[in-house]
Amino acid sequence: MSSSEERAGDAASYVEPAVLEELLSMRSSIDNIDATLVYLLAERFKATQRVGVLKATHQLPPADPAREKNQIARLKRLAEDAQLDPEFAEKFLNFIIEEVIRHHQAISASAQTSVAETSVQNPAQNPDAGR
Ligand SMILES: O=C(O)C(=O)C[C@]1(C(=O)O)C=C[C@@H](O)C=C1
Repeated sequence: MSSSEERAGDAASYVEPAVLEELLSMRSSIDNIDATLVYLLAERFKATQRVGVLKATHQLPPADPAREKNQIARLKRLAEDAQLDPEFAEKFLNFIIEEVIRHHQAISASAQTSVAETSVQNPAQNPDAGR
Protein backbone atom coordinates (compact mmCIF):
# COMPACT_ATOMS: atom_id res chain seq x y z
CA MET A 1 0.00 0.00 0.00
CA SER A 2 1.38 3.47 -0.87
CA SER A 3 1.77 6.05 1.90
CA SER A 4 -0.94 8.11 0.18
CA GLU A 5 -3.33 5.14 0.32
CA GLU A 6 -2.44 4.58 3.97
CA ARG A 7 -3.14 8.25 4.74
CA ALA A 8 -6.51 8.14 2.98
CA GLY A 9 -7.74 5.53 5.46
CA ASP A 10 -11.52 5.10 5.63
CA ALA A 11 -12.14 8.55 4.09
CA ALA A 12 -11.06 7.29 0.62
CA SER A 13 -14.36 5.44 0.22
CA TYR A 14 -16.72 8.32 1.03
CA VAL A 15 -14.96 11.66 0.38
CA GLU A 16 -15.03 13.47 -2.96
CA PRO A 17 -11.61 13.77 -4.74
CA ALA A 18 -10.95 17.51 -4.07
CA VAL A 19 -11.71 17.11 -0.36
CA LEU A 20 -9.64 13.93 -0.21
CA GLU A 21 -6.69 15.81 -1.76
CA GLU A 22 -6.80 18.49 0.93
CA LEU A 23 -7.26 15.89 3.67
CA LEU A 24 -4.23 13.96 2.37
CA SER A 25 -2.13 17.12 2.34
CA MET A 26 -3.05 17.89 5.97
CA ARG A 27 -2.44 14.27 6.98
CA SER A 28 1.02 14.44 5.41
CA SER A 29 1.83 17.37 7.75
CA ILE A 30 0.31 15.48 10.68
CA ASP A 31 2.61 12.52 9.87
CA ASN A 32 5.66 14.79 10.03
CA ILE A 33 4.49 16.43 13.26
CA ASP A 34 3.79 13.05 14.91
CA ALA A 35 7.23 11.77 13.86
CA THR A 36 8.80 14.88 15.43
CA LEU A 37 6.83 14.29 18.63
CA VAL A 38 8.19 10.74 18.83
CA TYR A 39 11.78 11.97 18.36
CA LEU A 40 11.28 14.76 20.91
CA LEU A 41 9.78 12.39 23.47
CA ALA A 42 12.62 9.90 22.90
CA GLU A 43 15.19 12.68 23.58
CA ARG A 44 13.26 13.86 26.65
CA PHE A 45 13.14 10.33 28.07
CA LYS A 46 16.89 9.89 27.39
CA ALA A 47 17.52 13.03 29.48
CA THR A 48 15.14 12.02 32.28
CA GLN A 49 16.69 8.52 32.32
CA ARG A 50 20.05 10.15 33.10
CA VAL A 51 18.36 12.29 35.80
CA GLY A 52 16.89 9.06 37.24
CA VAL A 53 20.34 7.47 37.51
CA LEU A 54 21.76 10.66 39.07
CA LYS A 55 18.92 10.76 41.62
CA ALA A 56 19.29 7.06 42.49
CA THR A 57 23.07 7.38 42.84
CA HIS A 58 22.80 10.37 45.17
CA GLN A 59 19.72 9.17 47.11
CA LEU A 60 17.50 11.99 45.83
CA PRO A 61 13.72 11.47 45.77
CA PRO A 62 12.22 10.46 42.37
CA ALA A 63 9.77 13.39 42.34
CA ASP A 64 10.51 17.10 42.74
CA PRO A 65 7.08 18.76 43.19
CA ALA A 66 8.51 22.33 43.22
CA ARG A 67 10.22 21.78 39.86
CA GLU A 68 7.01 20.25 38.45
CA LYS A 69 4.94 23.22 39.65
CA ASN A 70 7.28 25.76 38.03
CA GLN A 71 7.57 23.78 34.79
CA ILE A 72 3.79 23.35 34.50
CA ALA A 73 3.19 27.08 35.14
CA ARG A 74 5.81 27.94 32.49
CA LEU A 75 4.35 25.57 29.90
CA LYS A 76 0.81 26.85 30.54
CA ARG A 77 2.03 30.38 29.78
CA LEU A 78 3.73 29.15 26.59
CA ALA A 79 0.58 27.23 25.61
CA GLU A 80 -1.54 30.37 26.01
CA ASP A 81 0.85 32.35 23.78
CA ALA A 82 0.73 29.55 21.18
CA GLN A 83 -3.09 29.30 21.29
CA LEU A 84 -2.91 25.79 22.72
CA ASP A 85 -5.39 24.92 25.48
CA PRO A 86 -3.31 25.41 28.70
CA GLU A 87 -5.35 22.76 30.54
CA PHE A 88 -4.46 20.27 27.82
CA ALA A 89 -0.76 21.29 28.08
CA GLU A 90 -0.92 20.68 31.85
CA LYS A 91 -2.57 17.26 31.47
CA PHE A 92 -0.09 16.24 28.78
CA LEU A 93 2.93 17.27 30.87
CA ASN A 94 1.52 15.60 33.99
CA PHE A 95 1.01 12.39 31.98
CA ILE A 96 4.66 12.42 30.87
CA ILE A 97 5.99 13.34 34.33
CA GLU A 98 4.01 10.49 35.91
CA GLU A 99 5.73 8.05 33.57
CA VAL A 100 9.15 9.63 34.29
CA ILE A 101 8.59 9.24 38.05
CA ARG A 102 7.70 5.55 37.53
CA HIS A 103 11.00 5.12 35.64
CA HIS A 104 12.91 6.95 38.42
CA GLN A 105 11.31 4.67 41.05
CA ALA A 106 12.29 1.57 39.05
CA ILE A 107 15.89 2.80 38.67
CA SER A 108 16.07 3.57 42.40
CA ALA A 109 14.61 0.15 43.34
CA SER A 110 17.08 -1.69 41.11
CA ALA A 111 19.99 0.40 42.49
CA GLN A 112 18.93 -0.55 46.05
CA THR A 113 18.68 -4.22 45.05
CA SER A 114 22.21 -4.23 43.65
CA VAL A 115 23.58 -2.50 46.78
CA ALA A 116 21.80 -5.12 48.94
CA GLU A 117 23.15 -7.97 46.79
CA THR A 118 26.69 -6.59 46.91
CA SER A 119 26.61 -6.31 50.70
CA VAL A 120 25.31 -9.90 51.07
CA GLN A 121 28.03 -11.21 48.73
CA ASN A 122 30.75 -9.09 50.34
CA PRO A 123 29.74 -8.07 53.90
CA ALA A 124 33.11 -6.35 54.48
CA GLN A 125 31.98 -3.57 52.11
CA ASN A 126 28.98 -2.84 54.32
CA PRO A 127 29.66 -2.91 58.07
CA ASP A 128 25.89 -2.84 58.78
CA ALA A 129 25.19 -6.01 56.76
CA GLY A 130 23.75 -8.82 58.86
CA ARG A 131 22.80 -6.57 61.82
O1 LIG B 1 13.83 17.46 36.83
C1 LIG B 1 13.71 16.40 37.48
O2 LIG B 1 14.11 16.31 38.65
C2 LIG B 1 13.08 15.25 36.88
O3 LIG B 1 13.12 14.17 37.45
C3 LIG B 1 12.33 15.43 35.60
C4 LIG B 1 10.84 15.69 35.85
C5 LIG B 1 10.24 15.96 34.44
O4 LIG B 1 9.93 14.96 33.76
O5 LIG B 1 10.16 17.12 34.04
C6 LIG B 1 10.22 14.47 36.43
C7 LIG B 1 10.00 14.33 37.78
C8 LIG B 1 10.17 15.42 38.73
O6 LIG B 1 9.14 15.45 39.68
C9 LIG B 1 10.36 16.73 38.07
C10 LIG B 1 10.65 16.86 36.73
